[in-house]
Amino acid sequence: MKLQLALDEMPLVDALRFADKVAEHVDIIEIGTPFVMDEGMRGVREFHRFFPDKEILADLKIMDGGYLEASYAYEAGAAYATILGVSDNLTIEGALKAARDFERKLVVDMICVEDLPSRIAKMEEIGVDILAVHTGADQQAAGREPIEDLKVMTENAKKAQIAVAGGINSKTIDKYVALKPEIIIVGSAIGHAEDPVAEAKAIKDAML
Ligand SMILES: O=C([C@H](O)CO)[C@H](O)[C@H](O)COP(=O)(O)O
Repeated sequence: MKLQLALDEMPLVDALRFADKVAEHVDIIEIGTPFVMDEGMRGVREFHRFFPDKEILADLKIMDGGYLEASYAYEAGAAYATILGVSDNLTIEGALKAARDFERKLVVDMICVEDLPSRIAKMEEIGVDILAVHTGADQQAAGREPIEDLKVMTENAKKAQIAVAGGINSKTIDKYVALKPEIIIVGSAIGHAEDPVAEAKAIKDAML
């Protein structure tokens, strides 16, 4: 089980310093969507350069132009790029072709997918690598969490690896670990913690 640290809100230099502090507890470093919007692929390139031993994920949340946009992430050194599960199947197939051409992985973010079981089946038919259950920041603010969607995902996914994100922290980690996803994604709980190293360690320890 891998811990993915989502870096969403910091400027590049602060993010590099922050990641350096918590890196020993983290397996995948995510260049989050707001970060990508702010810095573009420079964020991906710099993290790949400074953390050659970590896998980098570019959270592009692609919605169109699947091959071209996923290629940007892989060319910059990302091991993973994300695409939205609500995208057209042609867009997903294009991004997956880029993943195959670069020998990297594609993560489908299932945020706002209404019929999870049927979309999971379609994504697996297309052959995507990883399916991510995700309760977004705006949904979290309305009191939602991803645990029920994760149960649906674990009951329906047959081949794809499973990731989960959405406000997970050291107090809630155990119920997610119990469902055995391959990747647990944590952003604000570590990024906003008084002691980020202790929070990252507590979360990673719960996964061991
Ligand atoms: O993907 C994310 C969100 O949409 C902002 O871009 C976050 O990186 C992801 O949800 C993890 O962050 P937390 O929910 O704060 O743990």
